Amino acid sequence: MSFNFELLHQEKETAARVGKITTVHGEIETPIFMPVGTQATVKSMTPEELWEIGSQIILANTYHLYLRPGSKLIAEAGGLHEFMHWDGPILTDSGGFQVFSLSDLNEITEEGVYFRSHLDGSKHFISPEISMEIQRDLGSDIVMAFDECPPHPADYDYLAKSLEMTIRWAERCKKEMQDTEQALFGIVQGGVYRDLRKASVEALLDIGFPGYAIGGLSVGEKKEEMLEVLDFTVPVMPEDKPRYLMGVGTPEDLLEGVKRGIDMFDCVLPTRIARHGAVFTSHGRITVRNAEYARDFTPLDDECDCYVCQNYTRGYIRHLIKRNEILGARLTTYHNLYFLINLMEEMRDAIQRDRFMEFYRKFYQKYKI
Ligand SMILES: CNc1nc2c(CCNC[C@]34C[C@H]5C[C@H](C[C@H](C5)C3)C4)c3nc(N)[nH]c(=O)c3cc2[nH]1
Ligand SMILES: [Zn+2]
Repeated sequence: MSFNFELLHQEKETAARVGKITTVHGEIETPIFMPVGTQATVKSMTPEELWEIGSQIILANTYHLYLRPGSKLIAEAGGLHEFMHWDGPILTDSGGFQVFSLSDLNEITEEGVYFRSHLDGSKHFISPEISMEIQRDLGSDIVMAFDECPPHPADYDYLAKSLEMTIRWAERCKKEMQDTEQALFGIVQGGVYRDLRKASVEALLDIGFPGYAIGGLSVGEKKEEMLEVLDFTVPVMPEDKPRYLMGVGTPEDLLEGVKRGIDMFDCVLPTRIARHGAVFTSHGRITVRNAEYARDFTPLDDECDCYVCQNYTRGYIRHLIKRNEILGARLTTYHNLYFLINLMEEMRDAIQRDRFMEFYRKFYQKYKI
């Protein structure tokens, strides 16, 4: 197995740590934020620009690519790396979350999930085996097990039954991926219940995976609930394997997650809010499309050294966004991704120097959300 995780430094005061993941397509320093590309592209960014801003790994998606253009077509193109001209590591989600969140679901059975395509209403079926076949076609370096991400809120009994099925599905996934170089991550479920989360971790450890994701969060629960689940779930997860918190998050979520020992994050927010003219800055999030920025000829963020902040002003970017100019979304996306990737770099540096809490306090003093 050419996949490896090396724990490089455990921070003294907190659970924050720095590590290195090795994959077939290159190395990843953790903690890491992974830009998201739903349809085989991180919207409006070229791979060269993604490298430029420091992206080390990107996320793609089984559900969307399975529906269009189809994973067999991508396999014919030589896999996702060839198809989208990205030669760094790629992580693909298993499609379960999207089926539950995008399509008007027909039914979940032990075998798998029947659903209607959100594109044209056609009927489909996806199972652990089919999800693994699609992810093998795509050729991603890290593959997520096919799981059920239960709705929030959900009652205890439903969550208990769901996580047991997700464990049986994880075993079926592992069987399918035995003879591949692709690293299969198990996904911890269990809602907001300490005992269910612990049971889920232990059952996944019995099967054995090179990395573990925490699923079932960032689905509408309160922020405090998410953080409490991390407080009691991360400590029962292995130290020597990467921990991936799925679907998270905002700058403040990244700080809270890293502080609790999370290594990997993904979120559509930075690219999605960028297209609507909202950007992250060192002093908090601003909506640059608002009238107040029309005559503001300063950079998006006066503390940011990215290409956009060196060359363009808020007034110009507001104009582009208001006129729905393509360059507008490109510039806000470029900056938002740079902001989060740079934030992770600064956290890695603070962890190495055992100064994470100093960094954490300074960040919150300035970042008025
Ligand atoms: C937002 N909150 C949240 N997300 C979650 C995801 C998807 C992670 N992002 C991958 C994804 C999802 C969409 C949008 C983009 C591209 C592609 C399709 C893959 C990121 C999740 N994925 C799985 N398999 N299981 C979860 O429990 C889960 C929980 C989440 N909670
Ligand atoms: Zn910038």
